[in-house]
Amino acid sequence: MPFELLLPDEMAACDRRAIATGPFDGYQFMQRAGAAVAAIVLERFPAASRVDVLCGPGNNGGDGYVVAELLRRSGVDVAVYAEGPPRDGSDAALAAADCKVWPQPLAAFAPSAGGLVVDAVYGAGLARPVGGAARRAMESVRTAGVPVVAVDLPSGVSGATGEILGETFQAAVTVTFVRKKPGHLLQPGRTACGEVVVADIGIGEDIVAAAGATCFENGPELWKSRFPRPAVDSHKYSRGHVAVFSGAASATGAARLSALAAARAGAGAVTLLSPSEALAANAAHLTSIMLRKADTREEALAFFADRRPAAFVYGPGLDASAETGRLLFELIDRLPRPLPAVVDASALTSLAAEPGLLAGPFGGRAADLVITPHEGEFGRLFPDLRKIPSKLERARRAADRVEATVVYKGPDTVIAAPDGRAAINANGTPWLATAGSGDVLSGIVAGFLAQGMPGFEAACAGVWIHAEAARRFGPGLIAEDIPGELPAVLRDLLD
Ligand SMILES: NC(=O)C1=CN([C@@H]2O[C@H](COP(=O)(O)OP(=O)(O)OC[C@H]3O[C@@H](n4cnc5c(N)ncnc54)[C@H](OP(=O)(O)O)[C@@H]3O)[C@@H](O)[C@H]2O)[C@@H](O)CC1
Ligand SMILES: [K+]
Repeated sequence: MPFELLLPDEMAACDRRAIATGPFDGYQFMQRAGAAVAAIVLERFPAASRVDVLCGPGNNGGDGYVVAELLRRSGVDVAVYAEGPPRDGSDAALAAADCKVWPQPLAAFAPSAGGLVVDAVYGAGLARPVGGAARRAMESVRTAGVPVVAVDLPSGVSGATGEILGETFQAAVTVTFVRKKPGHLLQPGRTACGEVVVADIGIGEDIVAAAGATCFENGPELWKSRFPRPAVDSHKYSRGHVAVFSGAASATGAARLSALAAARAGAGAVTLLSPSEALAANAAHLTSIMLRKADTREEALAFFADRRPAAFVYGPGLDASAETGRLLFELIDRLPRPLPAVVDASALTSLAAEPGLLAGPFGGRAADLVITPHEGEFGRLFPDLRKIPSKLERARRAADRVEATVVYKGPDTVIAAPDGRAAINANGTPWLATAGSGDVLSGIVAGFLAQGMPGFEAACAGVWIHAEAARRFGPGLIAEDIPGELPAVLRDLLD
């Protein structure tokens, strides 16, 4: 599978399997890793007056000794500062023995203006918060503003969770090996990494596949094969009909944003179900979107029986009362057939008031349920999961609990499926932090669901495409702009 993100234990399993099957041994992989880092240093920082390589006691430090020796041979003015010697018999000890740059204690390190730091203190083996000389080195480098190239991960960043344990370096470039790790994409790790370069060190695709990774970087390769293309003989309803529930007269915009986005995402028809008091407001702003009065659960159910939409959106612009949650539950319970749905915004808060509604059976009754909480909504829905440090793990637990695809929004949106798959999104842009952009996302996902995409793929595609549209628009973006950017993004995907 493409775009796998390897957890540290999956990476270690790849490493062991690769060494066992040959032809390279552990020290040769280390030499290849160090060579990849040295090449980046020479390419990106040719004018650095000197390079200080900071080496920890494990194999991350081993990579550092390889880098130092290669830079020395290239004529670079290089120094090594070590936090203790490598363990006897380790690959790192071999690398230290082959390095002709005499190590000084890490405590003696001070950054030099015009220089570069190579951070090879801790990588995948980070085991506890960083302290002592390593922490002081991080603080002095930060203050001096000297650029840093990190080996595998900036020391202090957890590869599994993206958390910073104690302190870290702010890297300009992070060179990792074989595949990215979740910590390269989850915040705050992602920011600390700077640019991430993945180096091939000769661990084969078959070995990566055998690791059985279930977490991926979100991107078209993950869902393109399930992406809807209208058939030549499509008609508007066969392309998928989306229903969107509108809020009251004073809160109709959110549902209209969602409806327009569903249509732009390719749904053949979109109907707004509106309370009668909001019909005039909605009618004044709609052209291709259909409008239907639905004041009661019975009227909504009659619409579902009669017009048979393929998916619906429930949440944008609704109020957050417990009644909103109960209505959704009764609707899902009494639908003529299970339907894919996106539940968002206030509806999520309303469900938090009655957690029982969101327990397993709720998801089980929807064909493909996608919920899209941001941090605050997630915390209200799953208060007991808040203490889990990994956003990836929190999303996975939530998806398992509600038997739904969870889109856990933020600058590092995580999409988790109830079958254990997860994706981390990395093409977001700060311009997306604008009112109504979540309503647009719900509509896009529903548009894909209505065209037959499964929940996880529809959610991943929706998140990536939504961010891509916002990125292309750039400064000044408001939610209304996103649907209009979708055709260009879709055209590039379908070409
Ligand atoms: N996998 C691969 O394919 C390849 C991997 N390669 C490289 O190996 C790296 C992983 O090496 P690794 O397993 O030796 O772990 P590493 O990050 O050096 O740290 C372990 C040491 O640090 C110590 N320590 C930890 N935290 C600490 C703290 N806060 N404060 C103080 N000490 C702390 C810890 O001490 P201990 O917990 O044992 O007391 C132990 O001594 C990986 O990131 C990559 O760069 C490449 O060579 C190519 C192929
Ligand atoms: K490091």
